Formats: sequence, structure tokens, C-alpha cells
Amino acid sequence: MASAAFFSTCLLANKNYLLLTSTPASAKGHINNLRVPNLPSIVLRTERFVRPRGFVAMGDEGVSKVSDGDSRMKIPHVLTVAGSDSGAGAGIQADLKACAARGVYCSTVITAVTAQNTVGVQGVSNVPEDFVAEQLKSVLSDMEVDVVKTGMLPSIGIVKILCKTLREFPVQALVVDPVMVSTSGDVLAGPSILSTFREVLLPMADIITPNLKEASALLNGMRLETVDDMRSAARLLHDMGPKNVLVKGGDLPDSSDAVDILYDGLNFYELCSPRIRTRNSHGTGCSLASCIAAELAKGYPVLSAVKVAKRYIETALGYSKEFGIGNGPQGPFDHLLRLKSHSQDCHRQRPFSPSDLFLYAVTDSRMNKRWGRSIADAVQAAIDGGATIVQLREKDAETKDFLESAKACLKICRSRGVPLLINDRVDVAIACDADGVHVGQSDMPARVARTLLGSEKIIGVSCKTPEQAQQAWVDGADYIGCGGVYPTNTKENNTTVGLDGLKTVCMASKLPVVAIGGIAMSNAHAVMEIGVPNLKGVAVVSALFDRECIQTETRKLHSVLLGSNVGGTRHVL
Ligand SMILES: Nc1ncnc2c1ncn2[C@@H]1O[C@H](COP(=O)(O)OP(=O)(O)O)[C@@H](O)[C@H]1O
Ligand SMILES: Cc1ncc(COP(=O)(O)O)c(N)n1
Ligand SMILES: [Mg+2]
Repeated sequence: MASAAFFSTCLLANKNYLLLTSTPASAKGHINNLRVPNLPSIVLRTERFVRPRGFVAMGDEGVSKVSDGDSRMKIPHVLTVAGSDSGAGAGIQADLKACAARGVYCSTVITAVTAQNTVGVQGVSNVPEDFVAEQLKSVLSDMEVDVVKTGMLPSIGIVKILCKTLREFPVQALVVDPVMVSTSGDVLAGPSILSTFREVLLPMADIITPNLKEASALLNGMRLETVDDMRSAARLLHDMGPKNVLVKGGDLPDSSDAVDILYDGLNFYELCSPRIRTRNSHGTGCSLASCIAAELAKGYPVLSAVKVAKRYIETALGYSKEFGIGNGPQGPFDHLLRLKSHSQDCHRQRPFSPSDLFLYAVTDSRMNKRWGRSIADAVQAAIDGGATIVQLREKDAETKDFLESAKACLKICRSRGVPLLINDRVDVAIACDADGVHVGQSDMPARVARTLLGSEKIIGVSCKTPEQAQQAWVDGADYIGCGGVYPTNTKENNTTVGLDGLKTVCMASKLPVVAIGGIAMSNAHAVMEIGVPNLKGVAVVSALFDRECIQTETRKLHSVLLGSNVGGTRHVL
């Protein structure tokens, strides 16, 4: 049976949460009764100590209880102690978005509220000091915070309260962004704060991230105009006690690169990235520090956290170059990296509609080879003939070639407002930002695909039985592909369900259904006449792509379908 000494040794050796979550139930009972009288002092003396999940009391009785929640999933957690920016480009709002983008939970202690936009800061109202203390206590006494990140700390009192609370509730790392002046030049923390920063806060920090103005202010107005100056500043700031110093060079004059200097007391690292030409750099400092905190919370060392954070800012600025919010000189950027693809599309992706399934064209690489055409040419012809959705089903293509073809097809589909789905290959769909995927019963489960693709992409599932159809709904699919309705050469060993099987599947589900398998001009009408409202169309391979003129065949099939009773109503385009 494990002893007190064993557990206290483990607690010190395992500066993470694994010890308890992997402890067998029998041993947990033992821990409940365990007394480790010297543990609290160990906790307080060990600077990098991570409070193990489940240890809810660290009073004089030592380890008093293991909470019931120790099997819950541990989520990396950053607490930001900063000011609110009403324009949401910097401050608390930037921190929340940066942490969300990096997949980390972020709680917030608000120190000040600013009236701020892309023009500048119009007003500042500090939160009363005792209320900052109350917020800190609320979060730190209840939630397992891994890393604290500070931004705007507008008064000496707030800095002191923060430092005192952090001694009471130690965390894994402290990231200090010594915010003093906004990018617009407005003062967020006056010079009177400098000595408290130097004497109290900086010595507790694992990393500080001053920009050029802030580094200069902390060093009594030292001139910082070159990368060499930044190195000297980093060394001098390191002497004030922080474990690492990152001097940010976003505002370095005449520099075509954005250069930051990291100094860990031993080595200098020059982190260089191309300077993005954009007005949308408001909030870069806050977001960089939050991203560093997020990576530290995940357990990465400082150097890799800083590298990831810098790459993140560079990518986000690149994505947001054209982002136009507000009329002032300093715009916000898009933390979630979602705008580039939208702004570059000629047609915005629209939500999925069941009527998209009306004439569903599924490509086949062997047929294209046989007829000597590229996938993109085949897709273009099908759309010209009236296909309403396209699926790329390239079973034998090399991934690299498939991705290139998918990108070419996506361009065509987007320009015509036709959704493009990828068969089976969720990775390819993500890589080319396709509109969705179609998965079979032995492919990646739809619910996993949904997690990977997010809520907006289209997911279709092949189903032959009512049970599979019900599962597709539960898994979050958007439509069902049901078949083979008729025998087909396109798919080996495929059992057919016939029109009866199709009807059974349709009736078992609320989802829209597209019929597939051996469907051609001759039988499409019969399929659509089975009279179930959620049968929305037919999916076709050979009848379009194994023919001399894809466009003509698609057009013919289109007119057959127009004459059918689709989804209980005559189809009107
Ligand atoms: N135009 C830009 N292109 C690429 N990176 C930039 C640009 N402007 C700032 N950065 C980077 O953003 C981060 C924040 O830097 P900086 O703007 O100097 O800080 P602050 O926002 O605190 O003034 C740094 O990593 C810096 O190199
Ligand atoms: C509330 C608040 N906190 C911090 C900043 C600094 O912004 P930047 O990251 O652009 O230096 C800001 N403008 N407002
Ligand atoms: Mg900046």
C-alpha cells in the first residue's frame, strides 16, 4: 500500500495532474485518509508547483480530500487579468479570442473598462481594487488555473493585490504583458506604476513581454532603435528578476521584418517573421501574450510557446489584412483565422439545403482516365449540365494529386454556387476547405467527422438500414445516401436495397435522402416516384461520367428529374 512519503514524493516529482487521475480506486481511498502535514509548506515553497487536480484543501491538515471530479478531463486554463476593450481588438476580449483559437479555456478578471475603438481610447474607468481582489479569489479558489496572464494593471494597488493573491494561490506560470500605452498612444497605466512593476511583479514572472516603448519606460527611457538595443534591453530587464524576457519589435522603425528578442538568462533568440502590411494590428501584444500563456498551460516550454505564439500572430495578421472594421487607423484582426477564405471567394459559401441533393454528381477517377479528362473538366461539365452538388470520389488518387484536383474543383464549384463534398477523406476536405464530406459505414464515423469539420460543413452518410439512418441523425449528419438501389459496377460487393429498402430508410429518418446505385436516365423517374417527402434527389456516377459528353447526359437527367415528383412536390428551379 502506498505511503504518505510515496505520495508526497510523487506530488513533487509529477508536477502535473496525472498522478491522481491514473491512481487506482483502491489507492484513492487511501489518499482520502492520508495526512501529509508538511505538504502546505512544500506547496508554497515550490515555485513551479502545480496544484494537483482534486486536492481541494491545502490547509494545516495537509491533503484532506480528493474530490469526486478527479476523473474529469483536464482542460488547460489561462486566467487573464486585464482591461476590457469595448472595440474588442485588444484587452480581455483579445485574450478570450486568442485562447479560444488555441483551444484553451480562459477565465477573466477585469481590472478596468475602457471606451475604445479603432480611433483610440476615449475613456478609462478602473474597477475598484477590492472588487479586483474579489474576482481573483472567485476564480483562483475554485478553478484549476494553470497560467495567469496579465495585461492592463492600471493602479499600484491592483498590482499589489494581484501579487498577494498569486502567493496565496500559486500557479504553474505567470506571463506579464506590462501594458502601459495603447497602440494609439493613449496611456493605460501611468509612469507611477513603473517602480511597482520592477519591484513586485517582474520578479514573479516566468516571462515578460514588453514592446519597445514599455521596455524603454521600464529602463528609465533607454533608447531602443535597433535589434542590438533590444538585446541590451532584454538583458537589463532580465536582471530585474523575470525568468524570461521577450522584447517585441512590432514598432521597430525601418524594419521589413517583425523581430522579437527572447532572452532566458543564458541565450538570446532572435524571432523573425515578415512584417505584414496591414492597419489591423491593434491587439497583437495582448494576443501574443495570451497565446504564450495558452501554450504554457498546455505544458510546452517557453521557447516553443513563444515561437508558436509569434507564428499565430503572423498568420492571423495575414488572414486579416483586408479585414475592415471601424474607420480609425488601428483595426482589430481576426483571431479565428476564418475570414481569408470568405473574402477570397467569389461566392460566399451558403448553408446546405436539402434541395441541393436534386442532381448529385459523383466523380470516378477510373472513368475520367478512360475518357482522358481531368477531374476538374468532368466537374465543370457536370455543373454546366445542371448538377446541383458534386462529390469527389477518388479512390486510387495519391493524396497530393487529390488535394490539387480538389482545390481546382472547389474553385469551379464556388464560382457556380454548387457545394463540393469529398468522399471519405476528411483530411482532404479540411485541407482544401471543401463544403463537406460523404462517409460510408466503414469510414470515419460521422460524429468524429463532425467534430473535426465543425458545425457548418455538410456531412452525408451512406445507409442501408433504418438503424443506420437513425444513427446518422444522432451523429449529426446532414443527409443520407441510400443504396445501392439497383446493381452497379461502380462499387464492388455492394448489396442492393431496391426501391423498398430505399423507402424504408427514408421513412426511418428525418434527414433528407439521396438515392444512389445504378441510377440512370431509364430508372430515375421510377426512383423519384416512390412518394416519400424526404427523398430529395438521385446520385449518379456512370450515367454521367462514363459517357462521351457529361454535360449532355447531365442535362438529360436533369429534365427527367424535373418531370418527377421530388420530395412530394414538383421541383421548381
Ligand atoms: N505588422 C506586423 N507583421 C507581423 N508581425 C507583427 C506586426 N506587428 C506586430 N507584430 C508582432 O506582433 C507581436 C506584438 O508586437 P508589438 O506590436 O510590438 O506589441 P504591442 O502590441 O504590445 O505594441 C510581436 O510578436 C510582433 O513581432
Ligand atoms: C484594455 C486594453 N488593454 C491593452 C491594450 C493594448 O493593446 P495592444 O495589444 O495593441 O498593445 C489596449 N489597447 N486596451
Ligand atoms: Mg501592437
